[in-house]
Order: sequence, then C-alpha cells, then structure tokens
Amino acid sequence: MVAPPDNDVLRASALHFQHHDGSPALQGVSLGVREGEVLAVTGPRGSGKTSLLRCLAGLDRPQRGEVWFDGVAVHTLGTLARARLRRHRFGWIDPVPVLVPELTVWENAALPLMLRGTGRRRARRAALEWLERLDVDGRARSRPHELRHSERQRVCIARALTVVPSVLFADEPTAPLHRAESAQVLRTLTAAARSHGVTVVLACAGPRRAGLADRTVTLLDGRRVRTLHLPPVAGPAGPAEGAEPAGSAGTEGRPACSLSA
Ligand SMILES: Nc1ncnc2c1ncn2[C@@H]1O[C@H](COP(=O)(O)OP(=O)(O)OP(=O)(O)O)[C@@H](O)[C@H]1O
Repeated sequence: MVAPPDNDVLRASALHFQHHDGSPALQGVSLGVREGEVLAVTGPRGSGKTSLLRCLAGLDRPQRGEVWFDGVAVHTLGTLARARLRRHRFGWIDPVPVLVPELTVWENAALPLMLRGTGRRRARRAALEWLERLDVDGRARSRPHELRHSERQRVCIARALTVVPSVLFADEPTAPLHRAESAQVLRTLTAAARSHGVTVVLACAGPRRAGLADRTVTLLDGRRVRTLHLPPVAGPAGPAEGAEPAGSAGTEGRPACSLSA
C-alpha cells in the first residue's frame, strides 16, 4: 500500500464509522492536516467530532476509508501497533479531566514521558515546565482530588504537551472551564503547540473557540459541510437539508464556517 502523494502529515479519506449499536457517526469524511497546523473541527453535538478524532488517532478503526499518518496506514494497523503509535507520536485531551488519583500532579503530568522511557528526574523537570505554562505548577505536589475541576483539566493539558507529541488531539479541551479561563487555556495550548511545531486537531462545538485555529472543518451529521445552517432533522439516507456538502480534501483552505441557526 502506497501513501497518498501529498504534504499532509495526517490524512483521512472517505471515512465511514458506525458505533457497535449501529449509530452512524462518520459518513465519508475526508480531510488533510498539514504539519504544524492547528485545525479546528466544529459542528453541533452529535455531528461526529469525537468519532473523527478517535479514528484519526487510531483509537477507533473506521469500517471504510483510510487514515494516513506520516506515511503509515493507520487504518491497517492492529491494536498493539496503534497503541504504540499513540504512545510515541500522539497526545490526547478529553473534555473531562481524568488523572491517576494515587499520583501527584507532577507525576501525572510526567507519566507519558516515563512510559516512553524518560528517566524520572528529566520527566519531572519537563512536567514542571508545562505545569508552569498552564499555571498549575503551584499544585505540583498535590493529589488530583485536592484540585478544582478546571485545575485538573489544566494538568491534563500539561500532561498531553509534556511529551511534545507530533499530533495533539484535543476533544473540547476547555469544556470544563469558564469562558475567560477557556480562552486563556486555548491560547496557551495553541501557542505552545506552535512554538514546538505540534500539529493540533481541536474539536470544538462552535466557531468562537475555533478562532485560534489556522483552519476550520465543519461537520454535520457525520459529513463535512461548507456552511452550517442547523437543518430540520435529516433523513437517514441523504445529506441533511441546509447543509452544503464540502468537497473532497482537495477543496480545503476556505474561510472558517459561519454558524446560523
Ligand atoms: N458510544 C457510542 N455508542 C453509540 N453511539 C454513539 C456513541 N458515541 C457517540 N455516538 C453517536 O455517534 C454520533 C456522533 O457522535 P460524536 O460523539 O462523534 O459527535 P460529537 O460531535 O463529538 O458530539 P458531542 O459534541 O456531543 O461530543 C452521534 O449520533 C452519537 O449519538
């Protein structure tokens, strides 16, 4: 199998994914992500953002379509190979902060580095640097239960950045934060990614939070659309009414979506 001839570090073509219970999540999504780019994936709830990120990150396997990362056909890899790829090349941030309760904050942030084989002292130094950038270094010796919810999320973000992944997948990373804090954390995240050449795929519900991205891709009912008019409920087969289908991955580079209800 030969990688598609383009410059994208990450590429998906015609992804189809449905959940075990048959719920359709992605229906032919194609996109490319350039190295070092911050790409926002927006769309209303249930539009397929999480499913897309999970397929791109190798957490889920699409039933049809392809995912390529840096010349590797991710969709053909087995479970262990995908886990290895994620451990060494990818970072992931969930909307809900999940930390290991028995470990301190810095140990949590250093964990992915140590799993990659970095020594404890070096991993600690790197973790503390990122905790400082996320403004939670004062909590380094605390346990997660002693932190506020929003502080725990900052620790999760620091943990994802500590390894300086090739691609960081951030699924609504500022969902637990209030607006001012959310804007500041997103700025920190995107600035850190840019300064370290990390490619970011960022799922966010609306265009407001996508403002810091280089480019925006919009989903509706598991499909890419150019412009989003929240439609009357779509039928199961055809494209949603009001959604203008986006072209293939080759039509990227347009301005961010407009969102009108
Ligand atoms: N674990 C699951 N089992 C079955 N169906 C699911 C599951 N997770 C999501 N779905 C369905 O898959 C579709 C896409 O969901 P997905 O979570 O990818 O969308 P989303 O845009 O990330 O939404 P949200 O903003 O609510 O997280 C929706 O119809 C959703 O109901």
